[in-house]
Amino acid sequence: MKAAFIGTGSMGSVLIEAFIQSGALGPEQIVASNRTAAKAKRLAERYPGLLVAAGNAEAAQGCDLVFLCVKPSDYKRVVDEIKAVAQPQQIVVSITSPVMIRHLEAQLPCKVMKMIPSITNYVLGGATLMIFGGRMEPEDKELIENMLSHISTPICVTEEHTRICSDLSSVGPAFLSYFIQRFVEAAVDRTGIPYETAVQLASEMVLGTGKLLTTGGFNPVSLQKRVTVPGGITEAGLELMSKEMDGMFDLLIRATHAKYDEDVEKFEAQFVAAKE
Ligand SMILES: NC(=O)C1=CN([C@@H]2O[C@H](COP(=O)(O)OP(=O)(O)OC[C@H]3O[C@@H](n4cnc5c(N)ncnc54)[C@H](OP(=O)(O)O)[C@@H]3O)[C@@H](O)[C@H]2O)C=CC1
Ligand SMILES: O=C(O)[C@@H]1CCC=N1
Repeated sequence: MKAAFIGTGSMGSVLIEAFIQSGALGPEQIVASNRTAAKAKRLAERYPGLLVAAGNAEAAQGCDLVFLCVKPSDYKRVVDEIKAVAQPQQIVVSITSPVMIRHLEAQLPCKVMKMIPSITNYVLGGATLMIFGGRMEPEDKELIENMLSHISTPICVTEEHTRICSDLSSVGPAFLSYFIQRFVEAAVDRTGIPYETAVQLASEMVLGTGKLLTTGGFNPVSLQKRVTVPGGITEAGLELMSKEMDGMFDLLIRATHAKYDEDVEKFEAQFVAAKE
């Protein structure tokens, strides 16, 4: 099997490295292309056998899987370039939420799906979202799920829920890191504890909490209950958070969805209106 990665920026390179590190793909199974070629060349230096193509069409040609790892605003150019070499048996995997499967299917003869990764895949953890298009056969879905299970827990979602699932899975690491940053800064400012100690404690806490919530038999509510001593310290903190953060997450989801709607509109104006 051969896989092309078009776009080797942040997520393209995370995926390539994770697939190689996990053994899902060998470097010799990968062809990469990137607008700034030096980025793809760095990967080839690090992973001998990985091929750098001169352009996107050269990368896609003859590959079983073609991962599109560019931003929505760059899709038009990439799709125009690979169209001439695209074949019905190829699986095109788009990693961005605002680009709809139906729009790619309208332009390419290939099987199409969306796969939304997460930075957590870099350490072979977290989830990947799978949204399959109508041309994907059961054996294609099995192949993808098997590949993704090397780097993550693959989870099937509907296209309608891609944004919210991506908020939780892919944007979540940034939100949670912001929470940790503010918690740590307050701890350092108020008590003088060394910054590094505070970060280490908070990070180990997140790792352990993740394990409790995934394999430890807890859910968010039961875990709070287990930690909270009635009338104790946790209860005092949770009461304050409940009051101060009331409505905050609803606003957060509204903000990410407003930006998403804007991106969908921009993409459709540029990509769809020009072609359909
Ligand atoms: N960052 C994350 O955690 C996640 C990101 N995503 C999605 O992934 C997509 C990419 O994000 P990210 O990797 O962070 O972005 P980056 O900007 O880091 O990477 C995009 C890459 O695409 C390359 N590129 C642009 N145009 C072309 C072209 N015509 N041909 C070849 N390569 C091209 C860029 O090249 P150049 O070097 O010239 O800039 C760049 O390396 C986004 O839509 C994002 O929403 C999804 C899940 C998680
Ligand atoms: O910030 C972004 O737009 C992307 C989407 C998922 C993670 N990062």
